[in-house]
Amino acid sequence: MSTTAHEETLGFQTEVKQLLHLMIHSLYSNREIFLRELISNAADACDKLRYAALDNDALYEGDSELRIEIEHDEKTRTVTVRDNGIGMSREEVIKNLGTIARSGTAEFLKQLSGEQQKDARLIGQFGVGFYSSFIVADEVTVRTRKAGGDKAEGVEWRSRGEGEFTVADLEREVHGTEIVLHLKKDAKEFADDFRLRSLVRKYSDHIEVPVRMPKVETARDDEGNEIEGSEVTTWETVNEATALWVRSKGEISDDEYKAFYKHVAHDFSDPLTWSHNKVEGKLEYTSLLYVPGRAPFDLYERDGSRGVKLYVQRVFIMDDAEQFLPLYLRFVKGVLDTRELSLNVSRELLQQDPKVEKIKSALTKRALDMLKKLAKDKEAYQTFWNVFGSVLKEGPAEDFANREKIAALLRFSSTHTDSATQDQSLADYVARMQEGQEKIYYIVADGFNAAKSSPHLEIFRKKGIEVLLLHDRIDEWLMSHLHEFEGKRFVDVAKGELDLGEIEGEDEKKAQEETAKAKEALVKRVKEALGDAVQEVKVTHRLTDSPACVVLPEHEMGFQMRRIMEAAGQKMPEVKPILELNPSHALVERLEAAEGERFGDLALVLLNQAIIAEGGHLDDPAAYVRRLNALLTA
Ligand SMILES: Nc1ncnc2c1ncn2[C@@H]1O[C@H](COP(=O)(O)OP(=O)(O)OP(=O)(O)O)[C@@H](O)[C@H]1O
Repeated sequence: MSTTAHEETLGFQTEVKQLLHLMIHSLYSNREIFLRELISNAADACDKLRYAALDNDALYEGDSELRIEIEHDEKTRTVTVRDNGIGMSREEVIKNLGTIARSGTAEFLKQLSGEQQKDARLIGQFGVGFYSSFIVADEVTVRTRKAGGDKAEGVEWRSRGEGEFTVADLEREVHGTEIVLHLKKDAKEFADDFRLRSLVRKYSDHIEVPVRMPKVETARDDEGNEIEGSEVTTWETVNEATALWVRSKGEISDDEYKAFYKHVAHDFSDPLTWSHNKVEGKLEYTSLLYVPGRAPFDLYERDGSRGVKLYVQRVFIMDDAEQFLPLYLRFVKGVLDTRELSLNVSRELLQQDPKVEKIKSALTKRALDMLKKLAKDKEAYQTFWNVFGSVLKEGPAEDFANREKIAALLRFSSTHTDSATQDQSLADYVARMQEGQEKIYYIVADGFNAAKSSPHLEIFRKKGIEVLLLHDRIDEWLMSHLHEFEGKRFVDVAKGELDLGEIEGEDEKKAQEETAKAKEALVKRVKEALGDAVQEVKVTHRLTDSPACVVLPEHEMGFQMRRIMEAAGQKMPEVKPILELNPSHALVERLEAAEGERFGDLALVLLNQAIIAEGGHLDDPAAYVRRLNALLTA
């Protein structure tokens, strides 16, 4: 008999209310996942008890056979999921089943629109967990008691999922958690033995904890003959109940790998690829790493969850062990099981253990190899790149040792396709390099169009030399850590002297020198007219269609990075551009012919235009407009 007391009714946190509302609508066509979520939680609770009991086996309270039980009753339309795992205290129940503790939740929920399909996708990214019970149930009762506690410390939680829940004290003999779902009328299909069994197999074959369901049979006498009209109930294990990563690769099907991914990653959709490795010898570990097909909602959150599920000799130790993968691979999900660490390892101890560093570099290599393999499938890799490319771009700065490997995995937009899709590899670029071309050229701009139409590209287009068009916020940062690829140096076409090396013939170079000489007087006049606004004025052969462009010295921080730093509140030392003039442009010829104030205005207009074309902001835009209008109406 159980008695309840100390009953209180509390409101769900606003975010939970929003989630419940949206989830019930958007996941209607995917209702069966509630069972996966509940089994997943129950298995985690068993894992946690096994871990806690390593130090104190009294926590088992004499029942160390961890298990999950699922029962149903068609008449009362209920499904019960029960575990003898760690259980929860009253405070834990209120926190875990009344709030969402993950940071970024409020912002995430704002993105939901009420549009069923879109929301279903987004919610899948978020992971709905326990709350998914309300997709199929109109009332949920949770009875739980923390392992090792007193039987008087049990708790009963009840809710109809409509904004509030009730918690009460409960006398509970056994530890662990029991969740009773009172199914909605239209979800009665889930109170069916056959349906439940097939769902259990689908979702939990790979979970090590046995999932049992009652089997009712006619009783037999001592000789094995059926006794008519009598029934016995036995518990039958329905899932395979072996940890997936322990099994050998050859006997695991793709579907099993995919199902396991959904359990570890709390994701609804299939992974793009995975890599399962058992390593013996000096460093012993088994790893099963996955690349998700879409980004989790907290990919860019500082404290977003990342890392692998850590097991030591099959005993679960912790979720999100982030010490085993670098930050730029934070999208990789999976499991690491190793004998190299002790069972009582903690997050703090992990930071000091030199073996952790070794495993981290081995897993990093595995993850990069997995991506290299994935890259063979262009379409799948593009999906990966579109979602995680900008995270991988953090790699060269973070992981010096693997720079070349990461560089080979990068994809860019380029003048070869002139499309914003980043789908060109550096190897592709190198293969297309012209005879005599020694460098890999790129341009960085705030957006794809600004990069594509930059005046700096004119000479490259004319000569048919490919230029990478970089337009992600992180790109200049990336390029400041990438110096060469396959021995070819990277060159920013908007910085320093333009040197096309062997691509330019001797005649061309000679002609350029002659022009420069012929325009010396013009250059001097322009520099005098512009004064401190520029550090230098030159004639250029970069341009074919534009009259002028601005360039920075080779080792100066680029304009894009400066703007990002300034936007982040960093004060940047002022840098004056170099103005380069196209000697064969009509406007420059007109400039040459101008005198006095008109000359000064025209020179300033050319400088201002060059700054605008490069994506920069003018100090005094109104003055520019006035000056331009005066020239247009003169
Ligand atoms: N059967 C259970 N036994 C013990 N604790 C549980 C159980 N089910 C849920 N919990 C607790 O409630 C918390 C919230 O569960 P919920 O399923 O909502 O989220 P989650 O499992 O943390 O993450 P996700 O939403 O990604 O599944 C869990 O982290 C766990 O602490």
